[in-house]
Amino acid sequence: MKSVDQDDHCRRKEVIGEVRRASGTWGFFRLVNHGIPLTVTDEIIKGIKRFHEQDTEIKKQFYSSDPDLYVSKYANWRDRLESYPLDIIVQYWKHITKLADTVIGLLLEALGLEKDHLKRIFTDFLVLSGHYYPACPEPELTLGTSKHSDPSFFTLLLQDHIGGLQFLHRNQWVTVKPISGTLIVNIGDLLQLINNDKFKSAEHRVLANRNGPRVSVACFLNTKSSDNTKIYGPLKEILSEENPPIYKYITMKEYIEHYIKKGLGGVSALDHFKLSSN
Ligand SMILES: O=C(O)CCC(=O)C(=O)O
Ligand SMILES: [Fe+2]
Repeated sequence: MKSVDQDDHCRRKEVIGEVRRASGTWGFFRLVNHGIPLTVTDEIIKGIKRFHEQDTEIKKQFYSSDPDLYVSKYANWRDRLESYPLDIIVQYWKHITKLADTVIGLLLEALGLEKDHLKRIFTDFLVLSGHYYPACPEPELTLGTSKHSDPSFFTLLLQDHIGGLQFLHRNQWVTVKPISGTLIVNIGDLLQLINNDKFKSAEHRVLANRNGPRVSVACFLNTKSSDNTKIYGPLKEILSEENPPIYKYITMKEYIEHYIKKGLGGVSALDHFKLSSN
């Protein structure tokens, strides 16, 4: 994707076309001219790397248990943290909240929905998660991150130069080449649910790697946790006789509980909420 913030109407149409095609076919697209300076993307990656390479004694105060660890069959070869005590996070955050807003607009336009929908659907709540994948001596025996789709509306993902991120496309794993400073936007389950499968969430995974460490930063656009009782389902305005609802209307609480119980790997958590599954 090229510049998305130009005022040029024709160019915007072109960009929306690209977003629509990529979101409907691949479930993800790359953002090139997103406005976040290279110094900021480089510094956040370096900052997260430094944080994880500190002494265990210092890191201990940030330990908590990962809900997936006791559910999934395999433990992921990575560490993750959601709140880093780093100044660079504050800077990155300012850029990413602005960018998330731009991406919401693009995705809604690509879906043919009015921008007014924005406030109603996206009670936006961004969560930043930083990942550190240590070099793995036997990468063929495990994964950095098991196959999954994100439970978010969408995710803004920044990765360093090591690589290993793969998306499932027509039953084949496709590697996303790391390109410095670019961001990947991947469609999450919640967006798939509300647009009734027009854009599908992207199944992805991260390979474990002998060359490491690898660092990535994911910003998930979720619903507000206080919105746990709000009902989400296929939007009425996109449904028709030819496009009947595929999913039940559910709360995020129900969805997240099922997502965690199911664990990473295996089938999509959304399948459980298909109307035909009953
Ligand atoms: O590390 C990555 O590149 C991807 C991580 C990821 O998919 C996730 O945390 O949901
Ligand atoms: Fe993910």
